[in-house]
Amino acid sequence: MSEALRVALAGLGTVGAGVIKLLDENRELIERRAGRPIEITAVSARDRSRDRGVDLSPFAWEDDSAALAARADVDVVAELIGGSDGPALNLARDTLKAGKSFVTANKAMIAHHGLELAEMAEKAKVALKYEAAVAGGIPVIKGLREGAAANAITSVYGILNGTCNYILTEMESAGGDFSDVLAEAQALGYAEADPTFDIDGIDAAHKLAILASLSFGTALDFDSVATSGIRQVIAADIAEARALGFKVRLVGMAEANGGKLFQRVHCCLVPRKHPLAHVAGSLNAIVAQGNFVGRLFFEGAGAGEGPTASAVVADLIDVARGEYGPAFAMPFARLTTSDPVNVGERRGRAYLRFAVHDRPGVLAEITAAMRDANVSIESMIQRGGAAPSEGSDDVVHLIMVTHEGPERCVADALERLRGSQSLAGEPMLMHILDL
Ligand SMILES: NC(=O)C1=CN([C@@H]2O[C@H](COP(=O)(O)OP(=O)(O)OC[C@H]3O[C@@H](n4cnc5c(N)ncnc54)[C@H](O)[C@@H]3O)[C@@H](O)[C@H]2O)C=CC1
Ligand SMILES: N[C@@H](CC=O)C(=O)O
Ligand code: NA
Repeated sequence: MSEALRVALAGLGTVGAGVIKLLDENRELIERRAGRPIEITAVSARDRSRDRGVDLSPFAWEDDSAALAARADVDVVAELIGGSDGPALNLARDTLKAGKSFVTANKAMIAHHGLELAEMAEKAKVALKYEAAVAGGIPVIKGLREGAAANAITSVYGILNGTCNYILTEMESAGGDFSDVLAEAQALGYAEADPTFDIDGIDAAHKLAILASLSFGTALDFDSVATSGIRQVIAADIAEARALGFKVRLVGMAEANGGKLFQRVHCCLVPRKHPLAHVAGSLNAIVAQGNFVGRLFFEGAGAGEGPTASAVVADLIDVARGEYGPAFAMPFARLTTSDPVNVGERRGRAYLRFAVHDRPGVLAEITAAMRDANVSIESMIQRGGAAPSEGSDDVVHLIMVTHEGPERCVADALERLRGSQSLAGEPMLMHILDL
């Protein structure tokens, strides 16, 4: 029998415990597929005594995860701690410096430090793998880096955060309260240690920056992702979207055009017939447009113990087979840089919700701002009885859908209304997905 691939696991939470269970349950199958056994030899986590539903007794224990990289009985480290810096990053650097392969589920770290780590891995001729970091169990990293490698990819977009999608679809179907549904997503193991990363769109932005780099062969550029989340979505938006023939989804979208890069994570209205509208619960889905293959659609579980462990172990199987290709779309030195696109010139339709005081002249003021900013309104509805949180009981909602036009015009209209006494709250803007 060939020698086993000896794995150290750093982090034994949702994902780490899942990896132990999967390697145990599918042991024989994995050995046949990898061509040799994959064995965990050492583990590290914050609390040794916690019951995780797995037996840790066969493994050496390290209180300090930093010790894993140097162990003689470790060939590859799987980092399942999380956090863009700190112990996870130190462990990545130490592992690659030690000439060992590194597998991670950590999108925050890859989005911020992926290039440095990819260069280190290339120099050391070892693997840097992160399939679990984007869209959990969906093999989208492999799909884009390998399966679609022959194509020029012009756009990549999708639902990249399971927690947000779970919250939005629960609000849609059961009408649950935001914080209760978030607590459910946390209990199911979907949310990040700090769930603001999920609900403010940052986690999706980490994943989008990685997908954009892989798709376009550009250097990672997390800082230029325009990011917002789902905090401002209220039940009324979901109901209005439904009435208009849409679903509300948090969509990450990247496009490359003429050396310019567009990256945005934003709540969108997705037409009911679009495949993304049917992606429910913690599922994720990614659409990529290639110049020869056409439209690719990847869908599956984006979060949770089993699906994420599936992706981590797939990476370990690759390492066991000696598949050490470049971490991104191409060797590190070949990645290009590109400037962010001028978003204002993008064209599209928008959904706007204004909470306004139901008084004479209010409608005129809002439509005048639209006119002055050159925004053409396709449809408009006034609904009484806005949420009590929006102030006095004279507050109503004005819902508008604009005709297609440059995004800068809608931004200009909202700027003109900033501070208006007619408004009872911040306006809500969602772009309408037209891809
Ligand atoms: N939960 C999910 O559905 C998914 C998680 N991920 C990523 O996987 C990683 C792990 O996520 P979860 O398992 O959900 O987190 P978790 O919070 O359940 O587990 C984190 C583990 O790391 C350990 N840890 C913390 N600091 C440590 C240190 N200094 N040294 C050693 N261990 C330490 C904790 O004790 C815990 O066992 C994160 O990067 C996350 O973004 C990726 C895809 C899906
Ligand atoms: N918190 C993330 C976990 C997977 O990446 C999510 O909700 O998608
Ligand atoms: Na994945």
